[in-house]
Amino acid sequence: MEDLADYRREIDEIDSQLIPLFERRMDVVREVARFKKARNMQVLQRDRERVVLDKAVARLRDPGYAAEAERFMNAVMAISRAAQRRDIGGALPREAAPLTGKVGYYGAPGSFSEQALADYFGEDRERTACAEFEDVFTALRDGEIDYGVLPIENSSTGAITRVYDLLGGYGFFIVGERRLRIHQNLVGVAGATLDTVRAVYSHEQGLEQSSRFLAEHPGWEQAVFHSTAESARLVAASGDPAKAAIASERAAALYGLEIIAPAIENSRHNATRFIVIGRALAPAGADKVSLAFSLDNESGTLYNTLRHFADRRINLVKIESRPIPEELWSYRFYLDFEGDVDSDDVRGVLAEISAGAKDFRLLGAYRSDRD
Ligand SMILES: O=C(O)C(=O)C[C@]1(C(=O)O)C=C[C@@H](O)C=C1
Repeated sequence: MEDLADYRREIDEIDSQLIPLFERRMDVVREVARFKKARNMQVLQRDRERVVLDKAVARLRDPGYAAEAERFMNAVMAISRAAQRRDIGGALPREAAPLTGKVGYYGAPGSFSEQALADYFGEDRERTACAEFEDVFTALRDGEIDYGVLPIENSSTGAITRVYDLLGGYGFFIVGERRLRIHQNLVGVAGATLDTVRAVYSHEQGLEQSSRFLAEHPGWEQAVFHSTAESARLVAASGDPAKAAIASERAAALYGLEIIAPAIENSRHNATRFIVIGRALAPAGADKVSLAFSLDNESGTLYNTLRHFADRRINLVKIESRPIPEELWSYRFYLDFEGDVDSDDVRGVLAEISAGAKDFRLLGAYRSDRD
């Protein structure tokens, strides 16, 4: 067996080739930053990164190193992106102010998302309903809408995890948020009462947020439907006093339904936070930043990421973790924190996190909606 010193000499020799190559690569990466800055392009180029990873794996002599080669190139590209962000500085692609154009929202006319849209953009804004969460994302991708409005978290039931997963998957930005007090109501056709109702339709959020009221009526069938507004529409179309929906007052009025029981939500403080998504970052003036990343499943990686916020006295307001289905027991973290994306501290923290994490993405910078 060779001596440890011999192995280390060999590693030194390899590194003596690796580091000059790394330096050459970084020089080119910084040229690319100039190119991107001139064309207002995003730093992260997900498709290109996939190509780089595939090529790295294809070049291996021993395919047993595929996962390690991917991690190695992921780390290299994270370092490239951090350097490019430093170089590009404030030149992130931004929306023009004010936010004009057509807006898509989750649900149907009368949904809480439509209410949030009307609050944010005004009642007169041209809008289109999207039946499923993902429909908002695909409409934005296909240029059918300029912005989308969806719920992201409820004060009683927590994160709307599907929306987090879609945000992670599509490359869009959060450009704004709206918080709404949510009153759920049991609504039905004229003549429907607590005694005639046999089945209650709503989005699972509507049912969940009203679970205590529903528990008082154990004989009722609970049917999960697309959205609270779609449920109201269904009940109105049925004309059946045995069917009721859990929906907003706005939806009841729109579909000509009566309120059988008002404000049936479990918590007096029931509120939902909605996000406005767009294809580029919001105009300047944001005071809240959202980002996403994943980490190696090793001791201290989360601590080493979060400590940058404490070191810079930045207030972290929310953290959510979601499983990455392709990687067993791996998680993507979603963070919201207070700060101006153009400030030195926020730029610094973004550079520190993107250098240490995998799949780093700036999800948005926007004006927070405070109570
Ligand atoms: O190809 C680019 O756009 C680059 O900036 C280079 C590079 C890389 O390091 O290979 C860096 C960041 C991008 O997300 C993709 C690839």
